[in-house]
Amino acid sequence: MVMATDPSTKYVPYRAVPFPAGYTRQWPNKRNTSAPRWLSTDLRDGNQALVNPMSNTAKLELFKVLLQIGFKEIEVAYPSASELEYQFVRSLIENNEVPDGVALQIITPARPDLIEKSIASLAGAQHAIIHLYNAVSPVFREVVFRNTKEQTIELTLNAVRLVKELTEAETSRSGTKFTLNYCLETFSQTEPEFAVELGNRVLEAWGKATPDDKVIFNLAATVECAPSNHYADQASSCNQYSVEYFGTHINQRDSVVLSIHPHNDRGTAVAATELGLLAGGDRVEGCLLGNGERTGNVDLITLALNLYSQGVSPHLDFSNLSEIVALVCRVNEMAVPTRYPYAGSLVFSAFAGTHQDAIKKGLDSQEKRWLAVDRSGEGIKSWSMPYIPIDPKDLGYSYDNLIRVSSQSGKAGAAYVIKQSLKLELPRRMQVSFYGIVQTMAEKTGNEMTVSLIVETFKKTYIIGAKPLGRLHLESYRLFPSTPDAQSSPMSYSDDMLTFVGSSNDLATVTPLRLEGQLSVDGTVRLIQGSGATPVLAIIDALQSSLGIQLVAGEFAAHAVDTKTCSYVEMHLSTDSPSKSGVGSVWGVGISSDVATSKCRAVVSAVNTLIGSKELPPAKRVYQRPSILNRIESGSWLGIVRLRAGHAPCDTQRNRAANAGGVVMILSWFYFLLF
Ligand SMILES: CC(=O)SCCNC(=O)CCNC(=O)[C@H](O)C(C)(C)COP(=O)(O)OP(=O)(O)OC[C@H]1O[C@@H](n2cnc3c(N)ncnc32)[C@H](O)[C@@H]1OP(=O)(O)O
Ligand SMILES: CC(C)C(=O)C(=O)O
Repeated sequence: MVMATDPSTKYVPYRAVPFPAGYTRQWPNKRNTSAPRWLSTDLRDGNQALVNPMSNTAKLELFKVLLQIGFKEIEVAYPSASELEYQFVRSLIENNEVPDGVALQIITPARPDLIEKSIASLAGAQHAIIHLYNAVSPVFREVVFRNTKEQTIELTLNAVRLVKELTEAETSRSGTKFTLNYCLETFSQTEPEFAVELGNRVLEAWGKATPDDKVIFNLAATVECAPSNHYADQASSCNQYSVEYFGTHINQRDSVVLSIHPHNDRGTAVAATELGLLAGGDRVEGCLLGNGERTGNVDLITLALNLYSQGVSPHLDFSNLSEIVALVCRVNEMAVPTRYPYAGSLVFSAFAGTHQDAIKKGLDSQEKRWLAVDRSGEGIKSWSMPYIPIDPKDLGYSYDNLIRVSSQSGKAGAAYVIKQSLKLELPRRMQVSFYGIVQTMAEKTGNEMTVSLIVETFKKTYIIGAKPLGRLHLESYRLFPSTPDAQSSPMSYSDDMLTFVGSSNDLATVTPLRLEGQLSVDGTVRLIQGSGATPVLAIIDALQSSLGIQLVAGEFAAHAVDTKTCSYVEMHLSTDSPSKSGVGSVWGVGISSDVATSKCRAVVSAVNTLIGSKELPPAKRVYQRPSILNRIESGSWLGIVRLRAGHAPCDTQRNRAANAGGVVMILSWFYFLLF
């Protein structure tokens, strides 16, 4: 047994903040309604924790990105740590890398030799923040420094006095403005009264804090060792033991900035910071993606975007989050977990069926809502999306990854992918049918069904594409009115009329139609013929008699796709009676710029699936591809002859092209004979 059976024999729990009797906590009723002051310590706390600390070139690259994001306070180095660190600060100043309004922060321990070197590094800076630190909790006082409380105060004040002296000298030399940031390292484990006493003595020693030139007190949760509600209690407005105790007891509160520096040992740094801010924190120190010692500093991206998702501007710009993430990962030689808030590659992806269904519905309804706002000019385009707390587009992501399909997915997932990729809005029952196909594949492979795999499966299943994939292919067809008196007048269909013909279940009756066509069956082209009240019924009739099967049409739907129409038809063999949910029926899809053709193609697409590998009766009439002379005689190339004969049919595009070709050819011959 390695873990203790009774860990209480080894670990001492945190001590609750002893609120006075009858005290009501203030922080639970507060909200964060504005952004705090941010300090990025990526180049210091982040850097000191790396396996391979950044080169100065990498640090400069990251520094520039921090500026782009909008940080106004950046801790750039621990100048006394090495010549490299020192030189980094110098190069920023000497190469004018620091824009106006941006303060450089450097850190120094409370050791005179190191303070001197640190302040020297800042000569000539416009505005510098000296981050002076020493650990003040009992265990550090006793074990690390072997100091009493008084000695700890003395060590601190000596350091503050030295910082004051050296910075004042530098200000008179170069005009640099200095701010003191005194960090009570291990504050969260320190007796609150002692922390306040120390803070007040620092203020006294500094002696010049004003509301316009405040002293920062950095209250570090150097090690996170209690839950975030405890941190909030520490930070609450209790008059006894708290950060705000610090805030309410420290002298000159209006001349003090309370800064929070939480680490993430318990994985709750973000929560602790948010509660710490509720409880009076003004400023936050942290790193991008939570880099930093051990489990890291608090993640500034998560904090900022949490605020953003509440409608509060963080004043930090993460519009190109994936680029920022890539850069941080590169310079820090680290990876971001796929589930990491906002930045992980899967955080805006839903694999689970019910999530996908909700997101798809959410997107559809939001599109309509936003369109209404655009049209009326009233209301706001508010984000209200199941499962997705903020608009991925705000962070520079597309919606492509929103829905990812696996065996855990439902019908909406595959339907969403088809809509995004092919602009096809599958009818609900067809979604169920296609989902079954996709799920079987996903289960078989055990892998994700990628967008390209789903699209390929869709095209294969419904025989869509330039190259005929199935056993059946409708080469061409013509429709004629089949009533005796309408015989001589050509039946030409406008889209409107065909929409009427094909409406709902496509069974509305108009003038009966006769269909003649050429159907390729397993590579042999046969002539087909059928009649019916609508193009769909006519082609069904033709297929039935040619293929020797009895077909029943079910649901039908169609919609426009750019300049084309996409038709969907559900069919089954009369011998199979499908269940209510559609099991037993198949769907077909047809796309064409001609509405009737899209319907006929949809029927052929469905029948392709229905026949499977079934043996088919031989062709009654095989189509003989005519020789050139036959073609001339039959008028196939002389489409003009057919036109004159009054047989102008509703034809496939290919036949129209042949007719046009015929006309051009005849005109060419005339030209050739005359000249
Ligand atoms: C919580 C934080 O993240 S604070 C930042 C920590 N970051 C770093 O330490 C990175 C850079 N550090 C360094 O390069 C080195 O530690 C240096 C240059 C600062 C000092 O190096 P060294 O002189 O070799 O000392 P070392 O690293 O062993 O530090 C320990 C000594 O400093 C003292 N010390 C540690 N922190 C402080 C402090 N904040 N103020 C005053 N003294 C301190 C210790 O008591 C110890 O003193 P002792 O040797 O008399 O017992
Ligand atoms: C020195 C302080 C700010 C620190 O890094 C910490 O306590 O974690």
